Amino acid sequence: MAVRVGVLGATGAVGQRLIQLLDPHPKFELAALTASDSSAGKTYRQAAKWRVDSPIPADVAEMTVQATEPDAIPNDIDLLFSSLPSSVGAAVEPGFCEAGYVVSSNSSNGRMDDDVPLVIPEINAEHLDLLEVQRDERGWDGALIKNPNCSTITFVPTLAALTEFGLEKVHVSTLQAVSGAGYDGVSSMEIIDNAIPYIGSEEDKLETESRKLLGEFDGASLTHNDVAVSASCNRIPTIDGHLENVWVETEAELDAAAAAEAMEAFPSLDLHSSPDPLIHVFDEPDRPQPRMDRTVGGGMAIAAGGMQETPFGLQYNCLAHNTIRGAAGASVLNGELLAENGYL
Ligand SMILES: NC(=O)C1=CN([C@@H]2O[C@H](COP(=O)(O)OP(=O)(O)OC[C@H]3O[C@@H](n4cnc5c(N)ncnc54)[C@H](OP(=O)(O)O)[C@@H]3O)[C@@H](O)[C@H]2O)C=CC1
Ligand SMILES: N[C@@H](CC(=O)OP(=O)(O)O)C(=O)O
Repeated sequence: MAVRVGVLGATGAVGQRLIQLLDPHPKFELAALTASDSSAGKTYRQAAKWRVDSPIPADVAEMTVQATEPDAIPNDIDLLFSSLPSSVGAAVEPGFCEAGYVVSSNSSNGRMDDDVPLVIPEINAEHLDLLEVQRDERGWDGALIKNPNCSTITFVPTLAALTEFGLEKVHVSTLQAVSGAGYDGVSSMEIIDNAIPYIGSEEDKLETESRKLLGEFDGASLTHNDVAVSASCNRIPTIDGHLENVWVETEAELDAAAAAEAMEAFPSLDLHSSPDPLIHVFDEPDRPQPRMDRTVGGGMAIAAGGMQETPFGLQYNCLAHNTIRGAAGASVLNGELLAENGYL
């Protein structure tokens, strides 16, 4: 039987990507869309300025957008995806969970809370059981799970593949696409012929979320990984696809061939949105590149390449599609994990 799903913040950039992924999904049936009060009551076609690179699905276009309140949506919804601004997510997501809804959220609020699982299913699916702790502590019938920031999602799978060598220090420098800031986030006059070496709060997210994702859950609490992570974040004039340069220092000796082999061999999962391979390793030294490689694995794979030994450890480059693997696709994959593990 299909899982009935809804999208909170359905008219936004990530909301539109969610609809693009959910409409053809074999297990999820789209049954509710919400947005701000100014969109509520309109058809989705009227409310959303559709900007995704495929036509607006005809059945979705005629759905009525609801207010983002638990009472406004049908109570037989099994799973909600949230792509609200983080301040709005912080205000409304707990109310949905209290009302019994399971929420797979892409918004940054609450990601670092001790009882909120922050999950990339191929990396730390076992953290999902933090939901038992969350339900005990918060008394919710529903549940809240988060996916990480788009730049965190890009490099953490490559680190996970290298943990067997003993991670000690990681330096990551990002080249982030403008879509990460939202459609109106960076003006053309700011970004054309330019690069901006600052993205508010982003460096802290990469440094803290990565350590939570690579942490150990013992059934009661989560210990964050003690690897030292230092990030430097930059906005560049690409549309989609975050490219990152990573330096990793390890306890055990790590050469370029061993790193490439470990990444290529890192397993994916038997879930609809998990690509096989999870990490696509390029031999060509000038890959991955955003325009050419952001759609590997349907936008859900991580592309990596350029491994080389340096005085600062092993260096490589990695890339992911920031609004698919980095946002909407990440939430959908977490929804598939919740369904697989009996949380719906
Ligand atoms: N853009 C990206 O690539 C990425 C974004 N994110 C995160 O995902 C979230 C969504 O981002 P994005 O899609 O770009 O944002 P947008 O601004 O494009 O969309 C925001 C959505 O939230 C709705 N909304 C805004 N205010 C309210 C409110 N007060 N009550 C209810 N609904 C409201 C909007 O509805 P309406 O149309 O009616 O205003 C819209 O549907 C953010 O937390 C962002 O940080 C994360 C990773 C990548
Ligand atoms: N800050 C990211 C996108 C984003 O919204 O991240 P978060 O999900 O952590 O709010 C970028 O600019 O590319």
